[in-house]
Amino acid sequence: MRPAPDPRAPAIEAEGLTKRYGATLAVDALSFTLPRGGTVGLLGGNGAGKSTTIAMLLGLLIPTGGRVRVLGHDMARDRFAALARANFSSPYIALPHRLSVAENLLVYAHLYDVPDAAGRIAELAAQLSLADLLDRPAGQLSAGQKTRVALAKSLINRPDLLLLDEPTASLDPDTADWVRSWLERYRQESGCAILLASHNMAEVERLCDHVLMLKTGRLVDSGSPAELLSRYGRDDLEEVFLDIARDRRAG
Ligand SMILES: Nc1ncnc2c1ncn2[C@@H]1O[C@H](COP(=O)(O)OP(=O)(O)OP(=O)(O)O)[C@@H](O)[C@H]1O
Repeated sequence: MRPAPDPRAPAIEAEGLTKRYGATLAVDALSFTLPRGGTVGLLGGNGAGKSTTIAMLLGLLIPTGGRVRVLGHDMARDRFAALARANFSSPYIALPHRLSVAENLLVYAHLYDVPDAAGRIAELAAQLSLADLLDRPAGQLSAGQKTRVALAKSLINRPDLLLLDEPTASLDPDTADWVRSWLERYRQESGCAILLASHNMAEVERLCDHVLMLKTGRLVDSGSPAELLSRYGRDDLEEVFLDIARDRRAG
C-alpha cells in the first residue's frame, strides 16, 4: 500500500513538465507550484500551451517529460486518487443536451461518489441561482446559464483543487462580473486552490495571487499581479501581457 499523501502538500507541483507533438513543443519544461488555497493564473496567447498544461494536470494527456504532483499524488502513478479531490470547468465542454440540469448533476455526483447527492445538488442550486433551471434540458440553456451549471458540476465533489479554463469566455460583461464575484467569494470561503487559464487580464488581476506568463510553451515570466505591474512599469496586466507577447523586456 502506498503511504497517504501529506494533506499539506501543495495543490500542484509541476517540475519540468513537457509535452511535444511531433515538431511542436507545446509545453516546454514548465515548473511551478500552486499552494493549497492559492489562485494561480495561467496566461498566454493562442497556442501558448495553457490547455495542454491543464490536460496534463487532469491526466488526460501523458507528459513527454517532467513530472506533476496533484494534491500530493504523483499523476504518473496515482492519478485517480488526485482526481477524486479535484475538478474542472470549461465553457468548451458541453453537458449531455437532453438530460435535465438535475440529471446531469446527479450523474456527476454519482461519478464522484458524493454522499447525499440530492442535498448537494440543492445546496449548489441555491448558491448558484439554479433552482429554476434544474428541470430544463441542458441543451436549451443560455451561455450564462450553462456557465453556472458547469460551475455547479465542477464543485459537486467539494474539490480541493479547481481547474478553470476560460470560465467567463462568451459571457456578457454583467454575467462575467457575476461569475468573477462568485468565484472570488467561493475561493475565500472554501479555501479551494484554483488554477485559472484566461485571456481576460482584469479577471486574472482580480482573482489570482500569482500569475504564470506562457509563450510558445515556455514560462517567460511569473509573479504576483502587483510584482508584474511594477517590473514592467505598467498600470494593468493587459499592457504587461502585450509587452511579453511583443518581446518588450521588463525594465
Ligand atoms: N493534439 C494536438 N496535436 C498537435 N499539436 C497540438 C495538439 N494540441 C495542441 N497542439 C499544439 O500545441 C500548442 C499549444 O496548444 P494549446 O491548445 O495548449 O494552447 P492554448 O494556450 O490553450 O491556446 P488557446 O488560447 O488558443 O486555447 C499549439 O501550437 C497547438 O497547435
